[in-house]
Parts: sequence; C-alpha cells; structure tokens
Amino acid sequence: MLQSLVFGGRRAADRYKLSNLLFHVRTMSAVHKDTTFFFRQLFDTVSSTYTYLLGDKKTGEAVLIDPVLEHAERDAKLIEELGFKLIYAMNTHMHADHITGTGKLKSIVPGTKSVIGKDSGAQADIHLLDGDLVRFGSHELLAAATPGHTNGCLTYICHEQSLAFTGDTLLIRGCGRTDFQEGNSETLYKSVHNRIFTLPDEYVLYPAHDYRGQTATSVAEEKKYNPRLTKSLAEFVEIMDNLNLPYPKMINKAVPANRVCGLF
Ligand SMILES: N[C@@H](CCC(=O)N[C@@H](CSS)C(=O)NCC(=O)O)C(=O)O
Ligand SMILES: [Fe+2]
Repeated sequence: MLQSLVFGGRRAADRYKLSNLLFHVRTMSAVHKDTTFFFRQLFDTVSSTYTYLLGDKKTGEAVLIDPVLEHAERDAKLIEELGFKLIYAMNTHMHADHITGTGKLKSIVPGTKSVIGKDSGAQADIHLLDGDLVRFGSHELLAAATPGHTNGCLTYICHEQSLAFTGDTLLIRGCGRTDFQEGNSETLYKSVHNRIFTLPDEYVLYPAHDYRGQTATSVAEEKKYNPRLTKSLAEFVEIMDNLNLPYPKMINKAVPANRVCGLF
C-alpha cells in the first residue's frame, strides 16, 4: 500500500489516503508547534501600550517585547509564576510616550539582557541589525528594519507561528506618526509596503499600541482596510502631514530616559 502511495499509485482511493496522510502530518506538526510556543499579550492603560511575553514551554526561556517601566514588577511576577526564565527584554524602538521597563527588568530579573535596534541610538546589552535572529528555546524572532516612525524601528517576525510584532510602524488601521524623533512618512510607507505587506496574508500582526480597544490584526486586513497605507505614497504623505496630533504627554521625559534603557 505504502509503495503504491509513494511510487505514484493513481487510483482515487490511494490519492485520498495520501492526502489524508499529509493532512495528519501537517496537523501533528502544528500541534507540536503549539505545545511549546507560549504567547501572552499584556496592556498598560496609561499609555495604551501592549507588552508581549513569548516563551518556550519546554526550555523555559522567555522574552518580553516592549515592557513598560511601571509594570516591570507585574511582568517579572507573571514570568516567575509561569515558570519561565526571562532572557531578553526587548524594545521595538525608542518609545516617546512611556518609559521602557527593560532597565528595571534587568535589575529585578538577574541574567536578563536588554535588546533594541542599533539605529535607535539607545543603550542596551544587544543591538540588533536588520536580519538578526533572537532565539528563545526552539523559537526565533527575525528583526526586520522598518524605519519611518523612528530610525531604529524594528518589526519582530516569528515565521514559524505566522505572526509579527510591528511596534509603532503599523498600528491597527493606522500607523506610527512621523512628526518627531526621526520621523519620515515616505520611509515609513516603504517599510510597511516592503517588509510587512509582503508577509503572507494570514500573518497576525501585533502592534505596540491601540487606542480603540483592538488587540491584533492581520496582513490581509491591513492591506485592505488600513485608511492610510492603502493610499498612494503621495496621498499618504499628505495624510501624515496633516494629522495634527498633540505630542505625547511624556515625550520630554520618556525619550531621554529610553536612551539609557529607562534608567535615569
Ligand atoms: N496621546 C498619547 C500619544 C499618542 C501618540 O502619539 N501615539 C503614537 C505612538 S506612541 S510614540 C502614534 O504614533 N500615534 C499615531 C496615531 O495615529 O495615533 C500620549 O499622550 O501618550
Ligand atoms: Fe513610538
């Protein structure tokens, strides 16, 4: 029987069995993936920032993306309760609206290393470049340079789980503003179109903020419904030039603090 499947038995019944077999192989590998990958979305109501805890349930290694200073104790407690060991406290970029928790986490969870993009100009133990991989247990995040909101903005892509953490580059039905730090709307547009909209449609996207109670989106949704990034480059630049948003309340405190890992 196996021989007829492998060597091209052409009967319909055999083809049915072959597709069933392949289905089971795929299902088994998906289940296997899900059993070791841990994911938790956390929230700061003051700055509307999402922090993401990712872990490998087998090895216990975990990473935090975009932790907020005021929640460092909360995050460290959760990590301990879940039996994880925090190895990296990472930022998607040098934030302007809140102080990062990476410095404090380093002091309360010994062994943790801080991570940020090299082009951010911020201090950290590890500076990432485009294409670098961040490994925790058997899982990995690919750092993709997506400048435009700031120079050092990175999107962390987890291909094996079909998801990505977009920081402020791409927000749900929106995007990061480009009117301070090293903001450049043309650069942001190209980052999104070249590095995020080129991912498979089904990839789930997790932003650094949401101001309307939404938690996640997908490549397909944003390609279809993003009111800014579905426009032409010229229209996008026009939209971004006319956002007229007030500066973040914390900007004068947050940016200098985040240059030194939130320790000031
Ligand atoms: N009101 C908030 C700041 C809101 C804000 O400016 N958000 C940033 C991301 S944090 S740098 C942004 O890019 N927003 C884009 C948008 O369209 O809302 C505060 O005072 O902290
Ligand atoms: Fe930001």
